Amino acid sequence: MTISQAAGNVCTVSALNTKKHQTTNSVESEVIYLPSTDCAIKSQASLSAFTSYRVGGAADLYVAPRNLEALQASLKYAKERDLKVTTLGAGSNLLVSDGGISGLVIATRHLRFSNFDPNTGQLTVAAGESIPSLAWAAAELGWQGLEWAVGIPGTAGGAVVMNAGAHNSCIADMLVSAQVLSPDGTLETLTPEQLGYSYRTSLLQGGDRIVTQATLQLAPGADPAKVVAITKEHKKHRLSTQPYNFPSCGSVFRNPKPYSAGWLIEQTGLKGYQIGGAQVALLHANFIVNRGGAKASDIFCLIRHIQHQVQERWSINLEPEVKMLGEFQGAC
Ligand SMILES: Cc1cc2nc3c(=O)[nH]c(=O)nc-3n(C[C@H](O)[C@H](O)[C@H](O)COP(=O)(O)OP(=O)(O)OC[C@H]3O[C@@H](n4cnc5c(N)ncnc54)[C@H](O)[C@@H]3O)c2cc1C
Ligand SMILES: NC(=O)C1=CN([C@@H]2O[C@H](COP(=O)(O)OP(=O)(O)OC[C@H]3O[C@@H](n4cnc5c(N)ncnc54)[C@H](OP(=O)(O)O)[C@@H]3O)[C@@H](O)[C@H]2O)C=CC1
Ligand SMILES: C=C(O[C@H]1[C@H](O)[C@@H](CO)O[C@H](OP(=O)(O)OP(=O)(O)OC[C@H]2O[C@@H](n3ccc(=O)[nH]c3=O)[C@H](O)[C@@H]2O)[C@@H]1NC(C)=O)C(=O)O
Repeated sequence: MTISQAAGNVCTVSALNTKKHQTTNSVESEVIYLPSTDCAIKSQASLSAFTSYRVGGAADLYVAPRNLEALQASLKYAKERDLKVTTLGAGSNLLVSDGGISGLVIATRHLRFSNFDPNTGQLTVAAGESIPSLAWAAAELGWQGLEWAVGIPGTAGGAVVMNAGAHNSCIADMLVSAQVLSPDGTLETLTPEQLGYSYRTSLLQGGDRIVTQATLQLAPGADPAKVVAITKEHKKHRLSTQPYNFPSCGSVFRNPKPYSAGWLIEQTGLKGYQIGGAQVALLHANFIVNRGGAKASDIFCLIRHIQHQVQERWSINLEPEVKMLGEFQGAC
């Protein structure tokens, strides 16, 4: 079964359709439907609710397709209107500017489907499935391999693009293949070699292909209690070393090996340093947390301040892991 066959909400509306919606401030906004589907294209859709930082402006246009056909229709809609497309997973590694994003934002989190195949030990998932939920589900089945992924609040698609990892494991280690959709509507199945993986990097980053599905090789047959216990240990370790009590994007910078960014930032004396509502976390200096009311520009300026200070002190350039979307020029 594929995501197309698995989608419960099959899009059925056959013609371009518009409806008037009353918004809370009594301004009428128009909802357009993606042609041949029942997927609403929202205009000026606030993205702060869709990013873990809880900051950022609106998408000019936003759509969240529930199946492959609707995703393909979204791309076609953008192509016909020459709109820039931005793909959004769970938004857990994103900093969206206060001015928002132009063009069409396509959210993949409603692409849902998962299949644990006991014959092969392979887990095939649609791009929108939650990585931590899969980690817990695999553990409860006694399937080893995803214990490390607990606590990473992203989607499968985002994990494939970012090469998400922790505890010396990462997606690239277990990826069998990823299905990707190109702007012209072509679907391809790619191997990890074709995706050019390295630490927190893949060839999909910064590109225009959308991950629709991934297959991971896991190892079934272990004692579920043991796999759950290891998964719980990883979660416990995270909660004691990383700040989960405030919105963040996880690690802001890649580790400039052999150093760790957190150590460098702490040694530069920046723990607790704050710009507006954005603060270098007290528990882990490679996390910037939104202490409440932060603007995207606060976070952006804090990122630039950290880079500048670490460069001055250590002559090391910290590369952001977080993806910045929208316009930040003149923010600081
Ligand atoms: C508390 C916390 C802890 C974290 N811990 C870790 C950790 O231990 N290890 C780790 O690696 N990361 C960690 N992260 C970062 C983040 O969760 C991962 O990078 C995650 O893989 C991002 O997935 P996402 O679905 O949220 O992607 P998003 O943040 O939505 O997007 C990330 C990038 O991928 C692109 N993208 C997303 N989905 C698709 C798709 N289907 N097709 C094409 N492009 C797509 C986006 O355009 C963007 O460029 C943490 C984040 C938080 C908030
Ligand atoms: N700081 C930030 O910016 C952000 C932090 N987060 C945090 O990230 C964390 C991710 O945690 P994580 O545990 O990986 O995933 P979640 O807590 O998100 O849980 C994911 C799924 O796994 C299930 N689950 C959770 N714990 C267990 C368990 N002990 N046994 C079996 N199933 C379980 C949940 O079931 P059920 O629903 O039944 O509990 C849920 O379906 C959460 O604490 C979340 O609050 C998330 C986004 C942003
Ligand atoms: C959270 C992320 O991934 C995390 C992942 O969860 C953890 C666990 O495996 O390992 C990496 O963190 P990390 O390298 O900071 O791991 P930690 O073990 O917390 O710290 C490394 C070293 O830095 C030191 N450290 C860390 C934070 C700090 O404020 N001060 C400090 O001195 C620690 O004492 C340790 O000696 C990933 N980060 C990167 C950039 O690779 C993410 O990518 O978003």
